[in-house]
Amino acid sequence: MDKVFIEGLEIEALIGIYDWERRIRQALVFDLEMAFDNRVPAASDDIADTLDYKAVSKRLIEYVGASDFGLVETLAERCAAIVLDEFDVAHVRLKLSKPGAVRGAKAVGVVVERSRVVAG
Ligand SMILES: Nc1nc2c(c(=O)[nH]1)N=C([C@H](O)[C@@H](O)CO)CN2
Repeated sequence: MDKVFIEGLEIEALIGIYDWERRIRQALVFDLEMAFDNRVPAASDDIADTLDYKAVSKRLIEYVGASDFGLVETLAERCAAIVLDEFDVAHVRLKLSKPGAVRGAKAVGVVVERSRVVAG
């Protein structure tokens, strides 16, 4: 299956389980791979036929910027659900990195892979 991807999308959010983390905003980095048949927009050359990575990015910027969770797991799950529920995406792989959260590590975080539940 083809993919549309977003790499290194940096968004500041209120996130973390420690007291000091409740008082600041921290930079998070999102990498997404979204299953999409790119043959259709390739044939039409029409943005309306694409999975518009700018539209997905804007939605995540809006959501994450206003979010307030303790765990990166919770935020990653909600973001994956937004992609599946609001865009024409059947499968998403989402990596959420929290740079600088652990001394000595470039980044820590989670990777989730979720598919849209098919009714019936
Ligand atoms: N699996 C997780 N481990 C940890 C998380 C998390 O969200 N998921 N969060 C923290 C703290 O908030 C940390 O980021 C502060 O440095 C610790 N472990």
